Amino acid sequence: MGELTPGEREVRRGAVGELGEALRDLVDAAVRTEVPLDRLTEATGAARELTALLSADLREVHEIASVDDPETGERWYSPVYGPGSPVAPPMVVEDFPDEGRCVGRVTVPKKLEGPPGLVHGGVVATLLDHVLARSARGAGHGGLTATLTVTYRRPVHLGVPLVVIGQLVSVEGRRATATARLVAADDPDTTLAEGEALLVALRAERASEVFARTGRDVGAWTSRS
Ligand SMILES: CCCCC/C=C\C/C=C\C/C=C\C/C=C\CCCC(=O)SCCNC(=O)CCNC(=O)[C@H](O)C(C)(C)COP(=O)(O)OP(=O)(O)OC[C@H]1O[C@@H](n2cnc3c(N)ncnc32)[C@H](O)[C@@H]1OP(=O)(O)O
Repeated sequence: MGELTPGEREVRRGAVGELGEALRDLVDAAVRTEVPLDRLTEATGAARELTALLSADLREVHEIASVDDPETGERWYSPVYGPGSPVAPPMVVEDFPDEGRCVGRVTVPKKLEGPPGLVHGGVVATLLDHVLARSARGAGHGGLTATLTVTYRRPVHLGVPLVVIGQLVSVEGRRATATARLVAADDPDTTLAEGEALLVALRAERASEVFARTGRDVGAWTSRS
C-alpha cells in the first residue's frame, strides 16, 4: 500500500485499532480456553482462514506500516502500546515532555504471564524500557537503549491496574539517562519494580545505515541537534 493522505490514515488507524482489539480478545480466549478438542480443531481452521484473508497484501519485514509515523515514532503495531498489536498488553501512555516524564497505564493480561498469576519478568522489563526511552524521546533526546537495569522488588500481579512512570534524569551529548518505577494504581507508594537506562542517540549517518532496509527517513532514534 502507498502513502495515505492524513484523512485516509486516520480512518485506517481506527480500523487497525478495532482489529487489534478483536485479536487481543481472541488471544486472551486462546490462552484461557478449556473447550473440548473438536472445538479447538474448529478454531484452528477458522484462524487459518483469517490468516489467509489478511495475507492478501503483506508488508516485507522491514517495511513501515502505512498507519505509522516514522518521524515522530508513532507505531501502531508496537508490542508495548500498539493499538493494532495482538501481543501488546497494550499500555496507554501520556507524555509530559516539558517535565521529561511519561506515565503509562496498563493491566497485564493472561497471555503475558510468567510465574502463575504474575507478570513475566521480561514483560516488566519491556514496560520499564518503554517509558524510560519515551521520557527521553518526549524531551527531544531520542535514542536506543544501551543499558537497562531492572530491580524486581515485589511480585507484579496479572489483571491489576498498573502505573509505569518514566523520568528523564540527565543528558550529556548523545547520552541520556532515565529512571522508571512500576506501581499498582491503588498503592502508588509501594514500588513493585524500578528501572534505570542509558539511552544513546544514533549519529545521523549511523541511523541511515541502521534503518536503510526500511526505505524511509526514520528520525525518532537520532540526535536532533
Ligand atoms: C500509536 C498511537 C499512540 C501514539 C503514540 C505516540 C508516540 C509514541 C512515540 C514514541 C514512543 C517512544 C519511544 C520509546 C520506544 C521504544 C523504546 C524501545 C527502545 C529499544 O528497544 S532500543 C533497541 C535495543 N537497543 C539497541 O538495539 C542498541 C544497540 N546498540 C547500539 O546500536 C550501539 O551500541 C549504541 C547506539 C547504543 C551506541 O553506539 P555508538 O556507535 O553510537 O556508540 P559510541 O561508541 O559512539 O558511544 C556514544 C556514547 O555513548 C556511550 N556508550 C555507548 N554504549 C554505552 C554503554 N553500554 N555503557 C556506557 N556508555 C555507553 C559512549 O561511551 C559514548 O559516550 P561519549 O560520547 O561521552 O564518549
